[in-house]
Amino acid sequence: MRQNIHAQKILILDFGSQYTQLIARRVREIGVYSEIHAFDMSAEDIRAFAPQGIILAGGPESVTGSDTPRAPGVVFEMGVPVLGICYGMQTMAEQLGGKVATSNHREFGYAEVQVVGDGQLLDGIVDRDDSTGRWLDVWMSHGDQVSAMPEGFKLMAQTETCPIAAMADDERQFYGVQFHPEVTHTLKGQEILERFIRTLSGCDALWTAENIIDDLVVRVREQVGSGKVLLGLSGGVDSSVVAALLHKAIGDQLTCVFVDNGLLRKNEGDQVMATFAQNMGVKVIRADAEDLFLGKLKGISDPEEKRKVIGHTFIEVFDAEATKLKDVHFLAQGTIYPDVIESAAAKTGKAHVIKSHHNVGGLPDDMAMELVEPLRELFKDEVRRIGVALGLPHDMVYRHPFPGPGLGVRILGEVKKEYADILREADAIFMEELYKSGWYHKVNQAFVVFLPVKSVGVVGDGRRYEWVVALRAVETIDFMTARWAHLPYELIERVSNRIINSIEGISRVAYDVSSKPPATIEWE
Ligand SMILES: Nc1ncnc2c1ncn2[C@@H]1O[C@H](COP(=O)(O)OP(=O)(O)OP(=O)(O)O)[C@@H](O)[C@H]1O
Ligand SMILES: O=c1[nH]c(=O)c2[nH+]cn([C@@H]3O[C@H](COP(=O)(O)O)[C@@H](O)[C@H]3O)c2[nH]1
Ligand SMILES: NC(=O)CC[C@H](N)C(=O)O
Ligand SMILES: [Mg+2]
Repeated sequence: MRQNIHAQKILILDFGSQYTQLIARRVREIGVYSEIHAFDMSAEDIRAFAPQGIILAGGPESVTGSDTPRAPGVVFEMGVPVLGICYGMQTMAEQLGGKVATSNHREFGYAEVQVVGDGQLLDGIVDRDDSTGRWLDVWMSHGDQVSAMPEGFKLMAQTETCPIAAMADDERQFYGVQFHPEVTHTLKGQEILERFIRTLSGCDALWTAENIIDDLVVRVREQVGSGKVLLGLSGGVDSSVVAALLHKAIGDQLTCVFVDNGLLRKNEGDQVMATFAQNMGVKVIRADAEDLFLGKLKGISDPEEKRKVIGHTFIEVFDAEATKLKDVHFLAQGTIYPDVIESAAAKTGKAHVIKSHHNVGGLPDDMAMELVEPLRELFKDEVRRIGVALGLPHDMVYRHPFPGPGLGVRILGEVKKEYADILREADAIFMEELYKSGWYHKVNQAFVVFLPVKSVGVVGDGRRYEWVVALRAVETIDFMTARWAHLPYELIERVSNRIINSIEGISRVAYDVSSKPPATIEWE
């Protein structure tokens, strides 16, 4: 029987903390569906969402200020358990009649809190239990703290500098922690969240890959009926998982278009066709558009200009393929939850445009297709798990991201076929050596960049005057910041030797040791 995996869910109210997404992921890891909403969500919407428990997250502001965010009153009137984390705890305290003060100890980082009493949230959860008491290793990040608890609350944990480090009203099931259970530095953090979600809020762990797939299949079928669906398939993680999912849900009502723009990695197109068309029986049209793309890119060397040209040409090719297929009413996309959250944040913020990311989202209105976005509620790790459960090859599901403009932004300046061909060979050698040495999965993204400058070398007894390439490998969690990967010298040496010895057009290999910021991951 199909489980209603959204029946039991946790609402997370966001006060602007950088950790709010992490809380949502932790809740999902525990097996329970959660959504993040802004702190000023209306009472009506909160009641309609019908959460089994509510988490008030952290935030950069101070509850002591008059014009700062508060939780909607309804949160404390619904009879469901509420957990306040940091700012969330502080606003809970203030709204229920307690006091918050700016302390002269700004605490940032590791702390040890002493657990006191027998509150439900922390009962039996402990890192160290000895003659000095029961202690938890936690991570703190705050300037304010609760100085007086509201009526009905009792103390759950304390430190020397933060006398009210956790508090609870077990009767009403209101809990507050000054530390951050969502970060891994809080060793028992996951256990504490699990206690809140599973035991205190009574949620079952229904959010599993198999249940998610069953649910998405039914929902896709409901949405599209007997209509035809078109999907842009890049071979990247998100669109591949959408392809596998839609194939399961609607079989040959799905047609995928794979655009070979001449800016792909070596054998990429053949791999996509082999995986999807041959092995999985998915209908995939391969649009050979190398000449078109390279033609349009001729003479253009400005990075932003190149991105725009590539984006527009994509739409052109895609549009042409869509028109050829008759009666397509739906366009599928691999939009995932962070995209949704980030674009909501982007609407309110004033972030600078550093690079305009390519997307098929800019398709012309007159295509009049309805969007199908089955992964909209999922984080990347969940997308990967359902990809594996759908039978996609592990290597495809766990591959590094590959940007839409592809090699177009990894060939600096003007893009030429000659350069792309050389780059593909060098990149293939780098990838092969990364896999062989076990480093592919230890870094989060790696590639080769083509530099259109010539350098002198000596190969055998001859002089070589050829191009330069740079190897790039980074470690990152969110791709917003990144550290250059400290690959072993022997590995870099092997890659460099193989590239220079086997590719005639390259005379020199460099290794990129720039972190982000101030550099970006891609070179353009
Ligand atoms: N070569 C291509 N052919 C067809 N569609 C493409 C191609 N490249 C990108 N797209 C479309 O653009 C969307 C956005 O690309 P993007 O690279 O962000 O995601 P992805 O390739 O699915 O996943 P990943 O983030 O792992 O690379 C893809 O989901 C896909 O629908
Ligand atoms: O789909 C994409 N279309 C793009 O236009 C694009 N530009 C950068 N990237 C990827 O985004 C991450 C961060 O890259 P940067 O540090 O270079 O901005 C890295 O993972 C980049 O590969 C893109 N992905
Ligand atoms: N991390 C937080 O939620 C911080 C809360 C509040 N801004 C403080 O400094 O105490
Ligand atoms: Mg991609």
